[in-house]
Amino acid sequence: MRCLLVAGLLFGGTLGLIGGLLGWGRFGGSCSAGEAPNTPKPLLGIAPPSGGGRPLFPQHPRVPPSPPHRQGAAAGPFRAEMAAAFEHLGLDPRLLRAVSELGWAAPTAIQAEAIPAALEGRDLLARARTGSGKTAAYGLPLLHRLLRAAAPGAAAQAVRALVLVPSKELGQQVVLSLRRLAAFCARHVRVADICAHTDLAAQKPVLMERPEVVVGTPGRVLAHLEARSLVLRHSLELLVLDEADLLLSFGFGDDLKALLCHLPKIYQALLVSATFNPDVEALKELVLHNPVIVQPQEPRLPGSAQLQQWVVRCDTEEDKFLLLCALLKLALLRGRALLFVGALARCYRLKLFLEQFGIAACALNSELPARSRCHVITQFNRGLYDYIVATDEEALEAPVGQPPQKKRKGAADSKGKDPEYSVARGIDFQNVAAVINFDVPPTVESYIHRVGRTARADNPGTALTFVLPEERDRLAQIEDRLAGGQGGALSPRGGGHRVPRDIVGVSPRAPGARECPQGTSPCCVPRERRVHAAALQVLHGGDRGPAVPLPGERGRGRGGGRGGGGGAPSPALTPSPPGRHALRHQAGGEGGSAAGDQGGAAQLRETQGTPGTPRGLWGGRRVGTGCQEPPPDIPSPSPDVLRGQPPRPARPAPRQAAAPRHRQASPPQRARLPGYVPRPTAASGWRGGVGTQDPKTGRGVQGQGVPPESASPSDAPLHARSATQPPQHRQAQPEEAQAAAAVPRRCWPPRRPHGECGTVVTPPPPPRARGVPTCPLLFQGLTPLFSALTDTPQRQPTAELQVHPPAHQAPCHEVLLSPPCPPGGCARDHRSCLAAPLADGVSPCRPLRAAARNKGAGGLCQPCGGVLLLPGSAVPAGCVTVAGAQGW
Ligand SMILES: Nc1ncnc2c1ncn2[C@@H]1O[C@H](COP(=O)(O)OP(=O)(O)OP(=O)(O)O)[C@@H](O)[C@H]1O
Repeated sequence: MRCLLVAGLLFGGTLGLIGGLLGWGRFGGSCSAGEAPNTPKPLLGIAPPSGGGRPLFPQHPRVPPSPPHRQGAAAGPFRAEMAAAFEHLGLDPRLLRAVSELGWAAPTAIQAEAIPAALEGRDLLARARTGSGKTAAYGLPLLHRLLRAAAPGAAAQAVRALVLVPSKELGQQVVLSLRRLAAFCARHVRVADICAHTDLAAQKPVLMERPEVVVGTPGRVLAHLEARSLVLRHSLELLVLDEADLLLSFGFGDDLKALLCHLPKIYQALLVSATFNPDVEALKELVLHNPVIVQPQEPRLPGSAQLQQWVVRCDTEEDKFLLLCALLKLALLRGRALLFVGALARCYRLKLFLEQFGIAACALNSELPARSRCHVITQFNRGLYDYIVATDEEALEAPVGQPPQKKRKGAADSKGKDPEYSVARGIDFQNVAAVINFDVPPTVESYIHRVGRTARADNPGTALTFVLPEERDRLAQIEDRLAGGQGGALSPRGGGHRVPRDIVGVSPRAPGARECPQGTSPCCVPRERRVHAAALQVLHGGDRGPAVPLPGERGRGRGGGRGGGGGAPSPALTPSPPGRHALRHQAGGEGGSAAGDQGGAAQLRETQGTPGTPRGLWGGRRVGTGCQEPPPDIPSPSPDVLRGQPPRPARPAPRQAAAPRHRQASPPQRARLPGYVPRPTAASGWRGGVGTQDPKTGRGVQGQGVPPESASPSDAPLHARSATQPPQHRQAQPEEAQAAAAVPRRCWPPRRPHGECGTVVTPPPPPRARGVPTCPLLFQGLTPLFSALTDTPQRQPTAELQVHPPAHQAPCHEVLLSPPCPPGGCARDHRSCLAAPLADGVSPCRPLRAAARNKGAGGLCQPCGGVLLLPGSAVPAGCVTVAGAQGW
């Protein structure tokens, strides 16, 4: 027996020696320049099966040999049963403690299957849907392995695990995740991030400390290996390839090949991805040896209980913009959202559009420097922004049905784009309530990865896809592939996955759209044209000033006013100012502007009907009541209610025909007067920051940001002046007066008789502006969507939405209301804010204070963000009007 043992040892040793001399695979093959490592070579002279050509990616034979190939289907239920809790996975107690600190009750499906397999030391190919916890699926066994070996007597400090990621953002996130998991063993396992932006020399000290784990992109890791600031040949135990399919499509193939030359012969490799494609197959051949394939039987996207998917058909490009604006302004989409667009230019366009309506968003795209991108992600995750407008990474931009184009490293640099950019892939944006595909994604993978930014782990989420007629084919292909093109496991039947088929539309030809009888509905015409003009202003730019910030916002930026430049296009409206300009803009360089006033004047000019102005925006699409009178039971927050007092009997309203104190030129007329100096608007009084115009130089002066409480009477905005002065009537032009006499005006609150409704004469439209052929019902088809989003029972929305241009005066029948209350009530909703007592003067609700001071002119509700306007007060730019908002 002993002889046999000795003989065996001798034979093995000889084989090893021979293997070493001949350079056979695991027996000591070395990687000379130009030769790929670990080229599969025959043991004892057996010829390689191929025809002699080296594979593009050489295989990597390693020991110990893996047990039989195991598909998730077979292993899944067993594993899941065994690992009902993390405690059953056999992880280090320090890791379990970290997991429990993170609040993770149980492993996800991929974790339950992958962790035990990885702990056994096997190579692993893991695929699971987005947001399913893949980072911990490889991170926990990685840390466990390092901790086990870090016991007393273990090898000297060295880099023992390498995690390769395709992008810098993802690298930063992986480092963060690993550090969180290693929170209770940070002294034993240090994680270094070498993805980032600094030059090699700056990272050398980090690597000289020999952290146990290094996270980097293949290009950066290779650079360090070649510079000998990182040595892995003798110490590496574990190699992880995260978002594996992207590693090759990002052009890292050559880097990976070269990098493998610097690795030892034996190490464990884990390859992780949410989607599999030929690139993953190539990588599998390259780095995995007889791997266990873990692929939990679950749909590619969370089920409909967790993820609501909606497709909204839009007829025009403008519909997309305006629908989005309404969704966000009315908080129909609650929480934070990622907005994906198809092109870089659209990224800025949408961001600037939203800013015009007071919705702060930041842009994220491959043109931004890596540092800025990481910063944006960090800021978003800290809650500083609610909306990110992002583009896909380039590799995903190939149309459906065509293989994604590979990025060539360096090639994109010349265009200022970073080839290592990925937002839709792998980034764990925190608490994303919704993903909006503003443009239909190019591929099904892109759809999955975009939508995968929400409904992560066990959180709920919503995905909205806006689709134009010309995008429907592409969407249909995506739906087909989601529905089952990828095998039964992904089909709706297989995993309860519902493809996005809840299709609603904003089409004016939606069922229920009604003809607006010509000339019989004075309410429609001015409104439609106003909103139409507002949309045109923002979407197409032109003779307008930059955005006026919303109530509650301080003056944004240090840029000073841009007054006097009313005729110049605002940079904020420039359709596509990417790069540094946009960065500056994002950084807050907007000045207050007097031009906004002039923009408002121009606005009003346009609203009064420019012949030939194209129609087709959402103006005039009305909800519920269409062109009818508003319902009689609209709640009417009277000034008394605002003050928290019981309502008083209604006073007789000022008579229509009462002479105005001074004749006042209409805004368009004023704008044409020589030496006209626009006054700060009501909006400026509310939140400051709106510029005025220097009468001498004609140049803009930065807004002072005076809150309404502190504004002096002379500087008081329109709504404030109404507190101390009788209302100023704008004298109607002759033709307007004629039209006004002919048409009964509608009032708000509606219970008041017509013609007695407050202080502002709403000019009826000039005759030529009438005659809008159709008055479709806005959002008619969106009832189910709204109901689902607001978690209210389905009902016909009874609100009419408008997004207002700057410096627009509220007609008497309009009122701005707050966003809807979350389900189950909200302590800080607008209505309860209105009802809060004013006694101590510290009411959280500004409208109460403002209303009290201004005798009911209205104001902003700070806690809930709602805005209330009473008849005659000025509408801040970008506010959404909800007239007849029953129950909202
Ligand atoms: N067992 C768990 N229980 C609860 N939450 C978890 C669990 N594991 C991970 N998470 C959380 O789920 C989120 C998504 O995790 P992770 O980023 O690892 O997903 P992913 O599968 O890598 O997604 P992607 O494919 O987009 O990269 C993270 O916020 C993470 O904290």
